[in-house]
Amino acid sequence: MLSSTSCLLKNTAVANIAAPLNSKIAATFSSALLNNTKVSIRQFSLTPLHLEENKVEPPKNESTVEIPIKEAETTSEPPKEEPPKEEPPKTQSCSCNAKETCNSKNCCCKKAVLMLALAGIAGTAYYYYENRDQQTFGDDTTVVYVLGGPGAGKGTQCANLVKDFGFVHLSAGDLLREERQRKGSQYGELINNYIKEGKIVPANITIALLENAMAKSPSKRFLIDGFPRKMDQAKKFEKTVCKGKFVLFFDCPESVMLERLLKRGKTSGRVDDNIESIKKRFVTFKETSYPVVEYFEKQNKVKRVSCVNSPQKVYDETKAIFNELFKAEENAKKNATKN
Ligand SMILES: Nc1ncnc2c1ncn2[C@@H]1O[C@H](COP(=O)(O)OP(=O)(O)O)[C@@H](O)[C@H]1O
Ligand SMILES: O=c1ccn([C@@H]2O[C@H](COP(=O)(O)OP(=O)(O)O)[C@@H](O)[C@H]2O)c(=O)[nH]1
Repeated sequence: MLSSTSCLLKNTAVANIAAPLNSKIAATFSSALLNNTKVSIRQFSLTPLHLEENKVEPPKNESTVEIPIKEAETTSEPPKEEPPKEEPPKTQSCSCNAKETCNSKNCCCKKAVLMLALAGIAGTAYYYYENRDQQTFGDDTTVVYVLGGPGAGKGTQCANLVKDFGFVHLSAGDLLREERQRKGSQYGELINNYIKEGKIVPANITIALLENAMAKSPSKRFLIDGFPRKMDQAKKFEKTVCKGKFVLFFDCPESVMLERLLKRGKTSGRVDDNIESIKKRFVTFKETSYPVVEYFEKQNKVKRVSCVNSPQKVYDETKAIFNELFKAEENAKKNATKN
């Protein structure tokens, strides 16, 4: 049997330890965050191998990194009956103050010191994660952010791009809705409230969902639709997950978006495709999300496409941008291999 000391970390810390390692570890830890599970580290060492070997357990009430203290060897055989040993007198070999209740084998002082050490290690890992400058996905991964107001037509155009350019489409809104529906999700209610109110779900949750989906995908090309919609998301994702290549921004007047959303609302079943939520979403878009577009515009990373025309016309323009960019990329690769 193992007796365990649980080193409780905040949910965010659990996911956050993942990224400096590799995408598989990122998947393990972001799943742990979302599943609210314990990640057991049987032999405590923060190496990818050890982390990978440990299976994620079913949801529990708290997100913990459980660091067991090994007291005896674990075997698959049932414990053998041993003749009862005579306990040494409690006061004989323990140097701590609680001589009446403590013996040397299970000394409360030793346990306290060990717990402190483990908490220190976990805290240090969290600190280094928070302050790291390394992304989980490197230059071989292409991320295109697809932004635009609610109902501008982001999802519609992404579907076309997937067919023609072999991108994997990750809609942040869809991932959040899936997570909201997932049985046992600790974030279901929170996500639902944010979506209904047209507010932006806390960055850690959305980033964990995206990072998890990227890590699980064999693709190296991602259209990230409807994200980042807030500056904290943009900065954190760029710093810790992957740098975006550019932003495809679908420009659409509010009146057109309103008409499209009300029409979509007749069949979408979405809790936010109603006039009250739509008004709130427009405010969030103007005040919170558009500054993200301006931020990337300052870095010359925004490609703007007007979205008022028919879906086909909008796609013609979008396709031309992708053809240009990815043709240039192909040529650059060819030149690099020649030299
Ligand atoms: N160019 C367009 N013209 C008219 N309707 C459109 C156009 N693009 C998308 N739509 C419709 O508008 C609604 C919103 O489009 P969608 O792609 O879901 O937007 P978003 O992903 O930006 O919220 C959908 O019902 C879609 O069919
Ligand atoms: O990074 C994101 C993306 C979406 N959302 C939430 O999901 C809702 C729906 O977003 P989606 O992109 O699916 O739809 P859109 O508003 O673009 O039609 C938003 O209003 C937000 O409440 C969020 O919180 N963070």
